[in-house]
Amino acid sequence: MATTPLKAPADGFDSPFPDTRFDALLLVSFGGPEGMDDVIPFLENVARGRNVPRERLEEVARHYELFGGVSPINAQNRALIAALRAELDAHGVDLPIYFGNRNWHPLLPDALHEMAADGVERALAFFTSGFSCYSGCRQYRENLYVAQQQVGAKAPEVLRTRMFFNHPGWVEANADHVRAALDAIPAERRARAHVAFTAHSIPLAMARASRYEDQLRESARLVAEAVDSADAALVYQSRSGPPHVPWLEPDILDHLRALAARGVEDVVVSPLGFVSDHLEVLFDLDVEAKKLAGELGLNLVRAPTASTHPAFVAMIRELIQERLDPSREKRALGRFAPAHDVCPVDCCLPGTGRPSPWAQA
Ligand SMILES: CC1=C(CCC(=O)O)c2cc3nc(cc4[nH]c(cc5[nH]c(cc1n2)c(C)c5CCC(=O)O)c(CCC(=O)O)c4C)C(CCC(=O)O)=C3C
Ligand SMILES: [Fe+2]
Repeated sequence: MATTPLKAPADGFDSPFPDTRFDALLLVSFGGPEGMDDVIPFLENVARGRNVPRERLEEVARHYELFGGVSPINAQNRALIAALRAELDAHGVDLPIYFGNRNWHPLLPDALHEMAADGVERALAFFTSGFSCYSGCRQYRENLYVAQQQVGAKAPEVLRTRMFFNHPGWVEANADHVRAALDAIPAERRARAHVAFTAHSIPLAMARASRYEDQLRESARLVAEAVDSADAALVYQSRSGPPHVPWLEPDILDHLRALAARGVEDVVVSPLGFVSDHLEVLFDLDVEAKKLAGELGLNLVRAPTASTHPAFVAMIRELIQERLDPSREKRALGRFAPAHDVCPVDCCLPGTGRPSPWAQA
């Protein structure tokens, strides 16, 4: 039996509403545990239906346990929502903001229930992910669709804001943070410092089904240009999955070894593929990469993510305003146009041939 969408999924076809009608904003994120007891159930949610070996999950559980089982991601998203509330109020955008995650409370079905109870019929979603790939785009749209099905006929329709990798506000926020990190390097060595931008590695098959690498490279190029860096690279972190499956490379740790081998003394690491300094940033960069850098005699300065930088918060407000008023300019820097508002049907497929839950019989 084919399942019929109760409401248009996050690609907005067949909507009964005018394009510019939105009753609410929904911040959609990954979610993270908020105590020791949450860690394993959270990781089981992350790994459900995905190709993550049990040993990898147990290893990652230990990373969370190092931080008392608390990922900072939920608190960071709440801080972003507070900053965005003030930004929207200051610009007369009176949409209420809701919050829902893929993997941990508050979960998307609960957020959609609450929205339905409040009479929200159509919402605009901001994903805490600026780059297109299955994990950062389509999987969130699938999560929304499944949540809509759980809520039933009163579930709001949800559309999404565009990917923001080339938005000037994103570039400015990250460039500011990289510049401050460069300033922490002794002046006589600063011009020779290397800037390494990191993003979450994904399986090559997933990467090939999206613009992930193109967008990351362009974003990194724009930030490097903004800070006048003569020596920058895009590398990856947080690889998982079985060893025989190819993922995007090089890994940050191998990259640090190569930098040390060619005599680099100072490296700024900017986790450009992420929006906040969540646990994968804290563990993979501040614990693991810092430790290796120490062993290699490299001075590593980690730049913060965009987080609640005013230019980033203003960017989110602009992404909302451009949908409320299509006559507004859609700002974008560099060689790519602003990304699409409505994902094409084949956007960000998982790359595994695995059927989407939308298509399940
Ligand atoms: C592209 C991408 C982003 C950026 C875009 C976005 O934000 O969506 C991202 C973000 C995040 N990833 C996170 C955590 C984890 N990711 C995992 C696993 C995976 N991530 C993947 C990709 C991505 N992940 C992939 C292809 C896998 C393999 C399994 C699968 O195919 O799905 C696992 C399982 C264990 C492991 O394999 O490491 C964990 C625990 C956290 C939360 C951190 C916190 O708690 O503070 C965040 C923000
Ligand atoms: Fe997409």
